[in-house]
Amino acid sequence: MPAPQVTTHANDPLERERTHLSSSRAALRAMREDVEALDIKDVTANWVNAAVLERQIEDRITALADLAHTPLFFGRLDYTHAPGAEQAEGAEGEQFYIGRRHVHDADGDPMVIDWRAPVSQPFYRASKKEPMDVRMRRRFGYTGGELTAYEDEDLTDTSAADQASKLLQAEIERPRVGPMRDIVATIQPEQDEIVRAGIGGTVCVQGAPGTGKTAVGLHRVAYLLYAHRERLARTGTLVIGPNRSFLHYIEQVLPALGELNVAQATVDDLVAHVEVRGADRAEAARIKGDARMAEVLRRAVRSGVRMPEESVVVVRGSRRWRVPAYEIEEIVRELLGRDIRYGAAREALPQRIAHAVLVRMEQAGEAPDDRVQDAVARNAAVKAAVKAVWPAVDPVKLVLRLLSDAEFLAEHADGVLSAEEQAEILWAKPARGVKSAKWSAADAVLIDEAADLVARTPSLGHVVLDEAQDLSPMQYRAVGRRCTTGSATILGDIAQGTTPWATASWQEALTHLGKPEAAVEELTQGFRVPREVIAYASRLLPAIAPGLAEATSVREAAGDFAVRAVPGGELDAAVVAACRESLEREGSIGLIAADARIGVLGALLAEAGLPYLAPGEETTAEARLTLVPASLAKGLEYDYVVLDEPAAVVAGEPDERTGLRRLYVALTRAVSGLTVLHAEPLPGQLG
Ligand SMILES: Nc1ncnc2c1ncn2[C@@H]1O[C@H](COP(=O)(O)OP(=O)(O)OP(=O)(O)O)[C@@H](O)[C@H]1O
Repeated sequence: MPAPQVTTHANDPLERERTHLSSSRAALRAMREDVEALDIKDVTANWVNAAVLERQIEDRITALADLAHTPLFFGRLDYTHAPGAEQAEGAEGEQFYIGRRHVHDADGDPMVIDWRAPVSQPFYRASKKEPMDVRMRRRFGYTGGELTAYEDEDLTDTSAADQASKLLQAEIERPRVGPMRDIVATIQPEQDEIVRAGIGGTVCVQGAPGTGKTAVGLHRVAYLLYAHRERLARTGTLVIGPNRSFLHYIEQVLPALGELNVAQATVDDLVAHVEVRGADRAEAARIKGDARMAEVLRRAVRSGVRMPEESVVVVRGSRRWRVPAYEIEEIVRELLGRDIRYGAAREALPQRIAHAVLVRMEQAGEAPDDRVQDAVARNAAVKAAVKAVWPAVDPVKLVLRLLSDAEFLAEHADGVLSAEEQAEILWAKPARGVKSAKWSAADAVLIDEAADLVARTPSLGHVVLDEAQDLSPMQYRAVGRRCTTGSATILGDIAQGTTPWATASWQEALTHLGKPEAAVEELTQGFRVPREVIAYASRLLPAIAPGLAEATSVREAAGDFAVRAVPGGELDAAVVAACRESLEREGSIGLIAADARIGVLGALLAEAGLPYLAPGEETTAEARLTLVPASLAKGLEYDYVVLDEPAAVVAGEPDERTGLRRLYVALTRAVSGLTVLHAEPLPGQLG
């Protein structure tokens, strides 16, 4: 007979769930110990294989770690019938615990199901209207790793409407500290549709600030890696973000979901053919980023091709074989007409000339084989002919010449760029060499395009592009050629476009990307910004993105919101005081200011004895204040934001629309509260 107390526990549902949690943890530990005990010495004698295997085992051990503060499961589904079973009478219902990873017991029976598995899907999608054969959905609440609460939804009870979940609400409203977290426990139905969209298609998501675009993109990668692990292990996945700070901010999410092998890069990283040390004027950068540059480059790359003037004479032993110029010309014209890379054609040319020689040998009664053809192709006379008619192209040198040599540029930009546009992109002082040239970020993209014209850029299996609205057409092309044979997830918000070349429509962007058929989805439910704050920021929408819908806010907490005018001489002191005030609250604080104000504000904070971080540096319980230049605020969020002088943020950009968009980004970073401080008048659109 069990002791009475134990009986009580066994009847207490919360206690039963806790028991399941501790046995799942024990099972996970056993799974990890099994992997740790693997001895690969007997499996493979080859050290390369051994190293690969060892790495896989290490990854697996890391993936099986039991993280104290991430609950092993966060939900439970009670099916009406066993999934897959005929929905016939008598088919028994089953219970599944939904968590971050799969955990099974010693017999191989599942204790926790991976959130990405098909059986888990109803956890995110089932509703009373469409229960997906689920009788009950249970959500679990945790406090510091302890299971402390649960909440049930009876999906069969159609008498009452779907109810908002308190645990879900609490999770959404939890204060933010440290880097971005995963949202597996609370993915919303419209987000889940994007997360689980098939790998074959490219998806583009337009979403107002805080609607979860970044979160959705990262969970989609995790989902795709689960559903197509082998394919993507072969072809690779890549997440592209706007800058380093942003990448630092998001870099923990995928490892927390057990995915360790996803590369992250900025667009600049992708095209790092040269060291970028220069900057373009806005207009020059806009022209260099224009898709017409692709045509200029295409012409320039092929411009060295010359029709042969002399025949090629190959001497083999006592015999001489002559291929006349007109025949080589035919080959060259045919290669020019074909849709192959410049470099591939250059490799094909000697073989084609050699083939012409072989035909003559055969006509003369010889019986040459493939080896003879290879030898002829490597013959000095053939090599010299190839060099003369189809010279090698170095993409870096080619772009250097285009930007330095007015005549060369004019020749290839004729009819494509106007004379003024050509003058705009030419370097005032021609560079002396590849090393000394002051390459700009846009130049590196041109080099990447040229490099791809010469040799095909390898394509990945899936690419996620975040803050996509800011890319130039040429940058879209650079990203697009990295997923020609794969698919992409494109995330962005037209209203947050802050480059002079920011895209005006997703259709246009997708065309440059090479995926014009992609579906465009819109997310409008905001998870970050409090209602009053998003309403205030949205006053800018008619000026910065007419036609875009204002985001709603799912946050119930009203949030703190204040706009304070202060006399000119008192702004600095007011900003420091507002930071101090915010630091009395829980969570992270961001002081956002025009880039030009950062130096002054940094000194002020130091003087006031307030330690602060740079964006992307991890906030901790001790260091919670980040000083954020407006240009780096995109994609980031803080519990409390103090926004310094909006007029200066607007004035920091080359034109008003870009300035207002930058301000819109700055105004939409707050999770719990925003204090706007200004000495100058606020932009009229906010009035
Ligand atoms: N379903 C969800 N449950 C809980 N939190 C969520 C959910 N979706 C998004 N969030 C949270 O809302 C915040 C904003 O999400 P995210 O940064 O992905 O938005 P975004 O659309 O990329 O914003 P921005 O346009 O500003 O870059 C994050 O803290 C994210 O974790």
